[in-house]
Amino acid sequence: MGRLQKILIPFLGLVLAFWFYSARDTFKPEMLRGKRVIVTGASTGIGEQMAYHLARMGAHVLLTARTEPRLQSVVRRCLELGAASARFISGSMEDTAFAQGVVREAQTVLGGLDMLILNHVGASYFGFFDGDVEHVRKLLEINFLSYVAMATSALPMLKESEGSIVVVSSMAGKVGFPFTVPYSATKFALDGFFSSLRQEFTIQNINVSITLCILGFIDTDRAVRAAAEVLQERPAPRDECALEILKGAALRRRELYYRYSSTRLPLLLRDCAAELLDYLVRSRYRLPAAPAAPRPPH
Ligand SMILES: NC(=O)C1=CN([C@@H]2O[C@H](COP(=O)(O)OP(=O)(O)OC[C@H]3O[C@@H](n4cnc5c(N)ncnc54)[C@H](OP(=O)(O)O)[C@@H]3O)[C@@H](O)[C@H]2O)C=CC1
Ligand SMILES: CC(C)CCC[C@@H](C)[C@H]1CC[C@H]2[C@@H]3C(=O)C=C4C[C@@H](O)CC[C@]4(C)[C@H]3CC[C@]12C
Repeated sequence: MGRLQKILIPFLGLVLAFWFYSARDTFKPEMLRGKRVIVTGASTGIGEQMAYHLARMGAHVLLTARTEPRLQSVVRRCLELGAASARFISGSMEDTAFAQGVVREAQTVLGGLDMLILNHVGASYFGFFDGDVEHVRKLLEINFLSYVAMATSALPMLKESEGSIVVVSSMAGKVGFPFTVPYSATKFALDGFFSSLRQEFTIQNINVSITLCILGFIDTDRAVRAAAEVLQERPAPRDECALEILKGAALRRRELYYRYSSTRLPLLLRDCAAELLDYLVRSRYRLPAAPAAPRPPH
């Protein structure tokens, strides 16, 4: 019996490992050919790179952000790269009516929607929490409520196409990081909303996938300008990051981690050694020496 167990258990382990890895399908760029995709925050950074990858794969892209001249040049480049079609609408995600209007535009000009990529973020500061509650409220509107509004308006079209919602989040939406208090709150909120919604979709047999993307430090202009001096962490390339998001979305993954070594691996500590993880996070920061405590009088 003992010997049988010694052979049987590793054998079962191998069978399970083989099944797990072989069952994971592989990405092919054709999966996104002809798909109708909205990308928010597409004027710069990761959103811009996702637009270019989608264009190369032959998708129809509808791009949005506030800065019209930037969007015009991204659309032009998408058409050069082979997009089936490329358009933009400019406006601010502070305005829920605008967010819903972007989704309506997909219905009008594309006749439906296969993928909604929610990626934009409002500007915030990288520093100690400054006590500005209005800023937290505004950031929740831009980074969270507009995501909720867009996903809700897009749901009828996505149900029809059995499409996908992609939510771009961050390590700062899974663990507490210093210097990102308001931002982090908005990213944790996204996890709560979309992970609960995914559960309900499963119960109701709604075949719309939700992919939550957990990103580490990425080399976009704004992030590097804000944080490169303080962080002892090399930022990962935005174009590779954008492609990994699209692969995860096309494969209908529930969560996606980029890069693995600075996201998935540290997160393994979260439930069993939270204080150690907090310490490791703090150790990635070059912090100014804390001001010396006043000396007690002799
Ligand atoms: N870079 C990083 O290190 C990390 C990034 N992420 C996530 O990746 C995503 C993309 O980030 P990244 O590419 O670095 O960001 P960028 O700052 O480069 O891009 C942000 C985009 O959002 C748009 N935007 C900003 N404010 C508004 C607004 N009020 N209404 C509508 N659009 C707005 C910007 O365009 P415009 O100003 O023209 O409106 C821009 O297109 C975000 O969700 C971010 O949280 C996650 C982890 C790390
Ligand atoms: C456990 C560690 C090894 C992982 C370290 C990863 C750290 C360095 C990563 C994880 C999340 C990242 C922040 C983020 O999500 C988005 C932004 C917004 C941008 O405008 C300014 C930069 C900022 C604050 C990123 C800074 C770098 C962070 C803290």
